[in-house]
Parts: sequence; structure tokens; C-alpha cells
Amino acid sequence: MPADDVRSDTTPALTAGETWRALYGHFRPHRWAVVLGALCALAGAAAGLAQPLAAKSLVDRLGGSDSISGVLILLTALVLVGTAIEAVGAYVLDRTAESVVLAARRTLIGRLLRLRLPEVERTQPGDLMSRVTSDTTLLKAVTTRSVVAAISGGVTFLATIVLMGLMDPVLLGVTLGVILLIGGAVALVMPQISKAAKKSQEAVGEISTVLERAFGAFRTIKASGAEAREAAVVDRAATRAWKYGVRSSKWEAVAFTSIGLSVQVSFLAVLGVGGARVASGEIPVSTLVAFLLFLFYLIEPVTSLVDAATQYQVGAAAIARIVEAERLATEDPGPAGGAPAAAGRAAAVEFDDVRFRYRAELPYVHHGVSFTVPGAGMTAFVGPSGAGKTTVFGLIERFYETSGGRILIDGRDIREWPLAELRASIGYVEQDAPVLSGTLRENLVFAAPDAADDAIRDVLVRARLDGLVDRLPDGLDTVVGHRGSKLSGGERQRVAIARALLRRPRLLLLDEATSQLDAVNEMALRDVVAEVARDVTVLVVAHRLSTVTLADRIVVMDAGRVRAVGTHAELVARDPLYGELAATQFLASAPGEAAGARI
Ligand SMILES: Nc1ncnc2c1ncn2[C@@H]1O[C@H](COP(=O)(O)OP(=O)(O)OP(=O)(O)O)[C@@H](O)[C@H]1O
Repeated sequence: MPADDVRSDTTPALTAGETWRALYGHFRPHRWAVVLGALCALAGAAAGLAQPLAAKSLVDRLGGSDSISGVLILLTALVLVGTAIEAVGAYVLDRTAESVVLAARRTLIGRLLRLRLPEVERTQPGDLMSRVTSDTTLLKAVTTRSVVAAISGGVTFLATIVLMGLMDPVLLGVTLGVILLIGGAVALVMPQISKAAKKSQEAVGEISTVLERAFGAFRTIKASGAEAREAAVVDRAATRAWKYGVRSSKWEAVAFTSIGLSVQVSFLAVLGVGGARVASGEIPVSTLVAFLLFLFYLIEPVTSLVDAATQYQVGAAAIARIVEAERLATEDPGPAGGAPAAAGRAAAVEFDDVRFRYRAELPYVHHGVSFTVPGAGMTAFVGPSGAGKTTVFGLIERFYETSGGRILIDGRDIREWPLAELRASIGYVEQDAPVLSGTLRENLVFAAPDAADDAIRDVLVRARLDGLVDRLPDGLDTVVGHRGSKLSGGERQRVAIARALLRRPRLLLLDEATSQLDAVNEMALRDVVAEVARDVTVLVVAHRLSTVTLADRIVVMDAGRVRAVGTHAELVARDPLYGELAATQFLASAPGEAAGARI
């Protein structure tokens, strides 16, 4: 896959107002802490601002007989208090910034794990992950540092300007003239910082996407000798992140250097004009000294303002990506309701003229599927690949919403069920039997966290996993590796079956759940499923008819339609497609004989 295919290019451009609202939404819960931090910063700045005044008073007293020790003590106290308050303010703000990031991550994580499946399928998980990790980190600077720097820098700037104006309006005019001239040039480069930062964040997202893809198919990459090609794709994304990061730094450097330059040029201009005014007796030398100190002091708020502006540009890019992830549709939990009337009993399932397609632009996968499954017993779904069998299970679990028709469980439309309650009734073993990294025990109790040890032992025996657990040095606490890589395919399937059984479902969905088992284990598991089917409704998708010949009913699907329903013997006799499937698998015989056959 070329790099461009994994790049997210759907980041919506937020307007300035939307960016600000999104930003405010993130720091609103922490606004009082931000206010406290800002007040500390202002108090520290005020203490600093008083220093030139104290210095002026000190210089004025130099020629006279007044003692300067009082002023010196005041100056020292101002420095100490100002520094202490600034330190407290910095801590409060950094702590708040971390809290903003934590809250944003919690919100994103909470939403991402509740996303609707179609949303996940049209995004790149790696890119979503980078929004939780990398983009939220940028929020830290933009929600506190930038905002507080803007407030404190702005207020200090204004206060300094007012005091300078009171000292000498002419020198203030000279200063402002220089600053506005250079500041205007800086404003022009700001959008460049935002553009570069956005591209850089997108490239970081690509790195995660490519790596996630690579680790998800690690063996395939090795077996295909594709390491170098994949590394090159990651390298291209990393280089792009570097390129745009450097571009952003270049514009930031231009901005900061310009500000330094503006203050220095102002300093020289004030020195020249101020010197002339002192020489002509228009102002005393103490005024010039104080004014120059103010000018020196102006560097900090001006730098703060530029810092705020650059951080805001960087954060705006991250906010856009966070907002995009926040806007992905999550699942509707459904109506709040009490326990189902039929709790504990085997579930009855009915598909009533169900039509479904995965996306509006795709063709229909189900063209009016109808069947009825009474409570308990085993029902098998068979048919050619792509007929829509797995889709039946996805619709029952409400991973997807039907485009037409109804699905009823116990006679109640599944859209009327609270989603959690619906899924709590179901045990689902997927086609590729996913096992999560962690221990065997964690995998088993994944769908039933409160399961007792006896129940775990029981399902281990039923899933024929007891022997494996006894052999493992750490038993149930053995770590199974990323996606269960330390287990065989058959072991993974048995773990998935045990997990589903431990949930004590009313409806058990098995999708090719025993396809990787050896004949002995497959037979044993078939018996277990038959036993479970006595008081649980079991729906099975199977390609190997040998696993389903004893089912109570078999639903034959073809191209998104149900073409026949019956027992093995009935279908062999009257459905040509089923007859053909059975014949190619040497099963066109009595169920008793066929049951043991392996294809
Ligand atoms: N998530 C999806 N997004 C888009 N199309 C999908 C998705 N899942 C399945 N399809 C398509 O829907 C059709 C039915 O798929 P489904 O998995 O239900 O078939 P199946 O009968 O279970 O096939 P198999 O026996 O090979 O597992 C296929 O054409 C498939 O390409």
C-alpha cells in the first residue's frame, strides 16, 4: 500500500471561532485553576513592574541626603515575592495543563471505544491513536500556556505602556512605532506556523498508522520480505513530520527574533531621542533610566504574546484533529430498560425481510433475509463465501444497523433493547477468534469479569483447554502475547469458545469457531456445543458441513438471500445448492455417517 493510502486527509478546517470554542470547551472545567495561575503570573509581573519605580526612587535619592536602605529592602522584597508568586503560578498552570490533557484523553478514549463499527472501518486506528497521544499533548501548551501568556502578556504589556506613557509620551510614541512596525511583519508569518504544524501532526498520525498496520501483520511482512518497504513508508512519514516541524520552527524563529529585534531597535531609538530630550532639559535623567528599564521589561510581555500566538497556531492544528475524532459517531446505548422478560431463557431469533448494505455507496449484502429460530437448539448457516452469513451475526450484535426490515429477539425489535442488555445476552466467537494480549485468565474472564474459579475450571474442561493450562508453567497466568501469538490457531479458537461460554449467554454465535481444530478436539467441541444447545440458542456459521449435519435446522444462504431451511437430510433431498455443497464434501449421506467425516 502506498503511503498516501494510509494518510488521513479528512481533517476538517475549523473556523477561528470553532477553534476557539473547541479550545474553551477543553479548559472550561479548569478555568478557575487557569484564573489562579494567571493571577499569580500577573501578581508576579506586577511585583516586577514596581521594580523600575523603586529604582527611579533610588536614583532620585542618590544625590540627596535621604537613606536608600529602605528602598533597597523594598526592592529585594519585591524580587523575592515576585519570584515566589511566579513559581506558584507556573506550577498551578502546568498542573492544570496536564489535567486538561488528561481530561481530553479520557473523553477521546471513552468515545473511541464506543465508536460505531462503520466509523472505525472508515478510519485508520493508528491515526486515531496518535490523536489520543500526540495531539492531546499539544493541547497542553495551547490551553494554558498560550491563553495565560496572552492574558498576562497582554495585561503586563498594557500596564507597561500606560506607565511609559505617564513617564514620557514622546518616548512611548517612538517605542510603539518600532514595535508595531516589526509586530505587523510577525503577524504575517503566523498562518505559516499553523499550516506547517498541521502537516507535521498529520505526518505523525501517518507514522502511527503505518506502524499499527505493520505490527498487525508482522509475520506477513516478514514472510513477504517487505520489511525494507514498510520501513521506507514509515521513514517517508517521519521525514515529512521532520520537514514540517523544521518549517514551523523556522517561522517561530523568525517571529521571536523579530520581537527581540523590535525591542533592541526601540532601545536604541529611545536612547537617541531620550538622550536628546535629557540634554535639552525636557526630561530628567531618572525618567530616561526608568523608561529604558520599562523598555527592557517590555521584552517579557511581548515575547509572551508572540509565544501565545505561535502556540495557538500549533494547538489549532491539533484541536482540529481532536475535534474530528470527537465528531465520529458513537453507538446509541438504546432505551433505558429493565431486565428482559425472558432473562435466563434461550433466546428466540427472527429476521424479518432484512435488507442491509455496509455503506450507502456499496451494493446490498442482504436482499430481504427472513428466517425464524425458536429458543434453544442449533441452527447452522451455510452457503458460498460472501453469501452474507457473518453479516447475520454482525447485525444481531447491532454492530451495524439494518437498512430495512426487522430483527427480533424474543419477539422484541433489537433496536428497542438497551444495547448493553442485548449484548449481555449474546456470546460471540468471531471468525478469526481474537485473543487479546494479557494472560490466559484475563482472556477467559474478558466477557465475564466476575466469573468464579469453579466456572473458569468448568469451561476450561469443556473447551478442552485444561490439559494446556496444566502444562503451562504459569497456568492460567501465562501471558499469551500480542493477539495471542504464543498460542496455536486451534488454542486461540478454544480460548475464544471458553470465553463465550463463561459469559453464560442466552444466544451463542459461533462463526467458523472450530475451523482450526484437529479432528479429535473438533468432535469433542461439537459435543460440547450440542450439550450447550439444549438450553441455549446456538447459531453456527460453518464451511465444513461435517460440523453442522446434526444441527436442528440449517439455513442455506446464497448472494444475500435465504434459499432454503431444513435439516441436513431434507436439504440434501430438495436443495440443489446444498446438495452440491454436501456432494463436494462427501456428505450426501445420512447424518449419522456424515457427522464424523472430515473434509
Ligand atoms: N465491514 C465490511 N464492509 C464492507 N463490506 C463488507 C464488510 N464485511 C463484509 N463485507 C462484504 O459483505 C459480503 C458478505 O460478507 P460476509 O462476511 O457476511 O459473508 P460470508 O457469507 O460470511 O462469507 P465467508 O463464508 O467467506 O465468511 C461480502 O461481499 C463482503 O465483501
